[in-house]
Amino acid sequence: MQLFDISDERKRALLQQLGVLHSLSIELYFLQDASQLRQPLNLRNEAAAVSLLLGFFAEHHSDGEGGIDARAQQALLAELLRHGRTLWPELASGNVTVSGSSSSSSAATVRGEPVPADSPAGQFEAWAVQQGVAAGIQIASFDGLRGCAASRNVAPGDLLLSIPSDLLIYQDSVLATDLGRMLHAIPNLTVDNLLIIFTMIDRHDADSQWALYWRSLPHKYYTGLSFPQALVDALRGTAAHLELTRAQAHLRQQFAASKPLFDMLLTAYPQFLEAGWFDYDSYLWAAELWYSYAFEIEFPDSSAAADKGGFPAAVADVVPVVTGSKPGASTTSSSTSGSSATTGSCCKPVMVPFACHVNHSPWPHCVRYGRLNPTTRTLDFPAFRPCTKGQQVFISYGPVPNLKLLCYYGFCVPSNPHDLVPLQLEPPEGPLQEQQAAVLEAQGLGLEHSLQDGPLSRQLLGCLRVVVATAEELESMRKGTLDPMAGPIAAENEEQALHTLQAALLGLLEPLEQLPLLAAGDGDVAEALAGANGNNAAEAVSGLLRLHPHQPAADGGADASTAKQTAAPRPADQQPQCNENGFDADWRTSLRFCQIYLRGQQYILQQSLKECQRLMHP
Ligand SMILES: C[S@@+](CC[C@H](N)C(=O)[O-])C[C@H]1O[C@@H](n2cnc3c(N)ncnc32)[C@H](O)[C@@H]1O
Repeated sequence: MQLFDISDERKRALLQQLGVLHSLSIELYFLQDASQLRQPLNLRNEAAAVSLLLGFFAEHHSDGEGGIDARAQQALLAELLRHGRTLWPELASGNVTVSGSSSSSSAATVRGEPVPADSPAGQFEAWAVQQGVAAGIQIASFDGLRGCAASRNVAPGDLLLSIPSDLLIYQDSVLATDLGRMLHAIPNLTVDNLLIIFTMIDRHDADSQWALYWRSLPHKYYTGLSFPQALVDALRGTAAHLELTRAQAHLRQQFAASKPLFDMLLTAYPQFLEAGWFDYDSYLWAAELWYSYAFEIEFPDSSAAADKGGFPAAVADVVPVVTGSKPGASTTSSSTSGSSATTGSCCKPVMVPFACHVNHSPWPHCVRYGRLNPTTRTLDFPAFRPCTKGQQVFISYGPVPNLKLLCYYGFCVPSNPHDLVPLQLEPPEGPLQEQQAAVLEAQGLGLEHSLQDGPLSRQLLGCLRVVVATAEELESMRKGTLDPMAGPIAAENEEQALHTLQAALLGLLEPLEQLPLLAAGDGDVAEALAGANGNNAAEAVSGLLRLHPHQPAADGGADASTAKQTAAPRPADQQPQCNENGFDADWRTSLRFCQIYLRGQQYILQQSLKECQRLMHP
C-alpha cells in the first residue's frame, strides 16, 4: 500500500519529518533500516503527522501568522485532506471493527442510541454543555457499549470536543477544594494517592462541582486490576499473568499502606465520612477509574515541576518521546508510548469529563488532543478524518498493546496493530559471560525484547548473535570489525542464534497453546470452559462462573474463590446483566477479552516462528 502519496516533494518531506518526529521508541525498535522513514511507519504515525499539520493550520488560519500565504495555505490544506482520504480508504468506507459487549460490530453500521436525557450520563452531558463544553459528539450506546456518536458530520480539522480547563480534575483543581487542601496537609501523600483518595470521598458529595460527572460513571469496573484469581490463573504462563499479579499486589500494598490514614480520617471527621467509603472495593474503584479514564495532559508554560503520576493514562500524540509505565508494570518496550513535557511544560494525569466517555480504537478519528490550548485554556479534540453523523467517534489512547488494554482497561482489540509479545532473553552465562555482557552494553543492547506481527527486530537478532558468539567473534565485535546488528556475522553463529530464538519462541508458544481458554471455541467462552473437563485452570474458571452474580468476586485470593464455590449455578436462560461498557458480573465478557489477548499472542508467536524458520532456511 502506497500511503505516502503527496505529490509535491517538499510537502512530502515536511510530512515525513513530522512522522519521524512522532515516531515512538517501539516503532524505532522495529525499524529495519533508515530508508523506511521515507514512508509512513504506520497509520498511527502518519495520523499524528497529519494531525500536527491540521492543528498548525487551525491555529494560524485566521491571523495569517506563520509566514504562510493564505492561498498556499489553502492549497496545502486541500492536499493534506486528499492525502487523508487516500490514506484511510478502509476507514472512510467503514471497514473497521470494534469490540462491543457481545460481538464485533462494524463501527460504521452500528449507529449510536443517545443516552436518555434523564439518565446519569444524559444529565452529566447537559451539565457539561452548560459549563461551556463545545461538543460535536453526544454520549450514546453502541450495541451495549457506551461511547460517543458524532452529532453532525465531522470533517478533518473539526473539533469533536473542546473542554474548558475549569472542568478538569487533576492535582491543581483538587488542591483548590477544601477536601484537597485537607488531604494535601497529610505528609508523604503521593499525587496518585491524593487523586485516588480525593475521588473516594468526593464522589459521595452531592455538592461537589463534579457530582454529575461522578454519577455518570459505571458502578463497577472490570479491568484486569479487579480480575478474580481464577481469571488471572486462566492466563498462567503469559505476560498478562505476570503483569496482573504484580499490579494487583501493588494496589493491595498501596491500600494497606493507606489504611491508617483512612482510620485517621474516619476518626477526625465522623460526621462527614462513612467507613464503607474506605474499603478495598472503594479504593479499587477509584484506582481503576484513574487507570482507565484518565489522560496524560501537557500544560504548556506551567512553572510547576512535572508531576509524573504512576497512572498510565491515555496518551495522545502531542510531542514525541516517552511516558512512564504503570505501577507494577515491567519496563519492557511494550510499555513505551506517548508524550512528554517540553521545556516550560509539564504533564499531569487528568480526568477530563466528557472526553473520557470516548472509546479507544487503533483506527481513531482523533490522535492529537493532549495539550492544553494556552490561548483559550481549553483542551481540544480535533478530528483528523471524517466521521458521519450518528457513527461512533474514537480517539486513540496511544499505541497500546492488548496486554495493557486488558490489564488497565479490561478490553482487547482484535487484530490490534500495536500488539506485542514481550520476549525476555536469558542473561549470559558461562566462561564468556563477561565479554558478552560488555559487547551487549557497548552495542546498547538489552535482554528485554518484543515481537510484533511483522519483521523480527534487528536488535533482537543482534542480541542473539552476541549471546551465541565465540570468544574470537566477541573480540572482533569489541574492536568494531564485526557488527552483530548489521546482519549475520558467520554461518554457524547465525544458525545458533536462530536456534536459540526458535527454542525461546516455542517455549512461549507451546504452554500458551495448552491453555483451555485458548482452546475454547468462538461462542460463549464461559460455556465452553464450564463444560470442559480441562486442567485446574479450566475448573477454576468454570467454578468462578458458577458464582452468584452479585457476590463481589474481585477480591481474588484463596478465601474469596473457595468461599463462593458453593453458590448455586445460574440457570442457562438467566444471562447476566451487562453494565454500560458491556461487562457482566460473571466475567463472561472479560473471558472473551482474555481469549482475544491469548489469540493475539499466539498469532504473533506463530508469525515470528515462521519468520525465524524462513531465516534458518533461506
Ligand atoms: C475512558 S473509558 C471510555 C468510556 C466508557 N465506554 C464509558 O462510557 O464509560 C474506557 C473504558 O471504556 C471501555 N472501552 C473503551 N474503548 C473500548 C473498545 N474499543 N472496546 C470495548 N470497550 C472499550 C472499556 O471498558 C474501558 O475501560
